[in-house]
Amino acid sequence: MNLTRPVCALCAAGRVLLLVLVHLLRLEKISFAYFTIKDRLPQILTRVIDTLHRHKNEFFEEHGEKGVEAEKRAISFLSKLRNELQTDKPVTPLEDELPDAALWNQYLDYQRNLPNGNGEPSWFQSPWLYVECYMYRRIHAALAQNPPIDNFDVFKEGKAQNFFESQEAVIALCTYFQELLKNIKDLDEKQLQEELFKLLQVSLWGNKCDLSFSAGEDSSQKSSPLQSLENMVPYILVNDMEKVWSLLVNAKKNRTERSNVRVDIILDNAGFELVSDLVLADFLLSSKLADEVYFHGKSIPWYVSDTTKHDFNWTIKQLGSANHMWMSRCGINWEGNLKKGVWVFHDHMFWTLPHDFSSMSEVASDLYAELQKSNLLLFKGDLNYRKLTGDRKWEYSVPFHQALNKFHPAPLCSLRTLKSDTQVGLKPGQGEQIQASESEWMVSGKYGVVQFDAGL
Ligand SMILES: O=P(O)(O)OC[C@@]1(O)O[C@H](CO)[C@@H](O)[C@@H]1O
Ligand SMILES: [Mn+2]
Repeated sequence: MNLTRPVCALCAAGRVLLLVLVHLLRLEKISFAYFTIKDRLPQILTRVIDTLHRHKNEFFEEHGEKGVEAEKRAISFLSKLRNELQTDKPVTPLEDELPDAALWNQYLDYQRNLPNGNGEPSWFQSPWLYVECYMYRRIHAALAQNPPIDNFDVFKEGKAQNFFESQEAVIALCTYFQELLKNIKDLDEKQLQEELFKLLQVSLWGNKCDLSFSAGEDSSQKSSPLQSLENMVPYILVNDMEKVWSLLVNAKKNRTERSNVRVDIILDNAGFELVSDLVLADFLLSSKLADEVYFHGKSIPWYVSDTTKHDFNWTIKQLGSANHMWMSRCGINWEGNLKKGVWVFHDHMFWTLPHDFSSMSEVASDLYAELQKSNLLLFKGDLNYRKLTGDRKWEYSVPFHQALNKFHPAPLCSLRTLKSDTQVGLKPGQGEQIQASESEWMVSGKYGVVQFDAGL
């Protein structure tokens, strides 16, 4: 099967019936998207409104009455949005003049004209991926249209809290890594491979810590992830780490003075996950498996915990000024990498559009061309996986390459914990077997994949 999924193609009364059916028939696949729209998204909107309320005094102190007026307008915009969502109103064109508005409105037209669509796009009738992205874009508009509070990131507090609550795990990881650096030059190939595999797994499991999945509730990494890696190996459903290793080793061997080995990390969540990605990136440089790492983040606040440029720089600063020797050593080195230009942060509006990646070459040819310069693209997280595979209800055994639908700027690997019901590239029967004993396996975050595609 190969169909995009409306959230739920039922009218209001039908939805009540569906609730009962979901319960009786355990239709998990319908329920996850449905409950996300019905429960999780309004919960996120309520938290956003509450955050603005709590910052009222701060807005007043910074901007006077103008700040308070802007806060009121943003809250009323967001309350209207929540009401539109909860009453399944049509998706409306964006009315702001931000640079991506025209692309969003074209995409709405495209949804309207889909031959097998459900008529006028609306919150419960349209594809889940689309309406969920649209909500975050409207949250952005609520602030961006209301100066002087237009630069306020409503998710910033939550991201910072997640970082601080993961402190113990961050210390454990930085300490482990700085110890490793002491003798990294003496490691043979086998040992280097082992260390790469460890840090890939830390980065993979770091993806459990996202805040949109938990609707903003605490989702930090409490203990050292390094301790439990071995026990978690059985939960990696597709494990292509060997392929990633071969690619990097070959690239290193074929490297010339003029051709640097470049790895790109398409980032996901700030907090512990971001630290795990930065450690992996440092390892790639320190082991000389790569010469440069490009990071791709979001240009607007997105899916609660996704990394913006501000989060990226803030995290590195926090580490650099930490009262812990190894943490601060990491932060200072990473700042140095950015200054030297061996680490580069990029953002692009395409990452916060509703389009899946197969349309990147058309919609954002500049970004596609940029990714083509890379030797390896590491895509972090669940949302990136949904966009890589077009968020379709594929058979589990459909090859990853096929699901990518001609998206092949460079060899790529997805590091993703399963938090939505799309999965490809499994062995025949593998998905069905887990499903039989664990109905929540695709949405619990307990399972993960390190899934590679070599390209053409
Ligand atoms: O991309 P991430 O951070 O791994 O996950 C994002 C996520 O929590 O948001 C959606 C749920 O609303 C799902 O796609 C996914 O589970
Ligand atoms: Mn995320």
